[in-house]
Amino acid sequence: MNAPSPLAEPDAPCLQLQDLRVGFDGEAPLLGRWSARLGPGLTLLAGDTGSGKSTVLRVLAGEQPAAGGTLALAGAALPGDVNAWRRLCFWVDPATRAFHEMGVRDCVARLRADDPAFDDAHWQSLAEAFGLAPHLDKGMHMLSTGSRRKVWLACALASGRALTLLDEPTAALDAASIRALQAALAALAQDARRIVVVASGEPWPTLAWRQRVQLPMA
Ligand SMILES: Nc1ncnc2c1ncn2[C@@H]1O[C@H](COP(=O)(O)OP(=O)(O)OP(=O)(O)O)[C@@H](O)[C@H]1O
Repeated sequence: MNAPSPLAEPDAPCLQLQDLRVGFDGEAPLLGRWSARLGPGLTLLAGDTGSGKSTVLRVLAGEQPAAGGTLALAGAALPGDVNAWRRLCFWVDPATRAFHEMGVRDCVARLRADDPAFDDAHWQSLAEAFGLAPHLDKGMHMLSTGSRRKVWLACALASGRALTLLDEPTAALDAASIRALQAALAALAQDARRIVVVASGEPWPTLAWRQRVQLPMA
């Protein structure tokens, strides 16, 4: 299924990748010389386990330097001011323990800080759909892995940042939450203000992907 191009909007963001290379020293490249313009809507980063999806997301998030090439988005660039770049991105490493010592509400406040277009009402409805209501006054360390992931997933979906990066978003989610996630992603596919890159080993056949990128891409 193909969505109409939200790139036609005058202020639509565009992530420009020029000869992007991703990999680790002494190992075969995971991504060799990728040049692309990613516009608003959904991009699927597909590939088997170990193909490099998480590593590419970390590079797009400005959390890991590329092995070569450049990235540009909304006046920011990499290599360049990495803090300016990160302000444009919503990214949470699924393996992070950074929020364990916080309460759920403090975690949400942290994730939505410096995000003026964050949609509070959307976050509330996602938190409801994800079954988070009974957990909002708990500490993050008290939540199951799936519930912890739902907290930042709801923040990611409600974010107003130009670039949202989701790593295996269905991992550890129950069936009802996966349905809510799919509905939220279907809405984002039509959002002209946001570029959403999803790394996943699943095909997601019902969503309107604007672009599918298969890894490894040498
Ligand atoms: N710090 C590192 N140093 C060297 N190699 C690494 C490092 N981190 C990851 N790798 C290797 O890079 C490759 C890609 O890993 P990555 O986690 O990006 O894959 P993935 O597609 O996200 O896998 P999965 O679907 O299992 O999460 C793997 O072979 C992994 O062992």
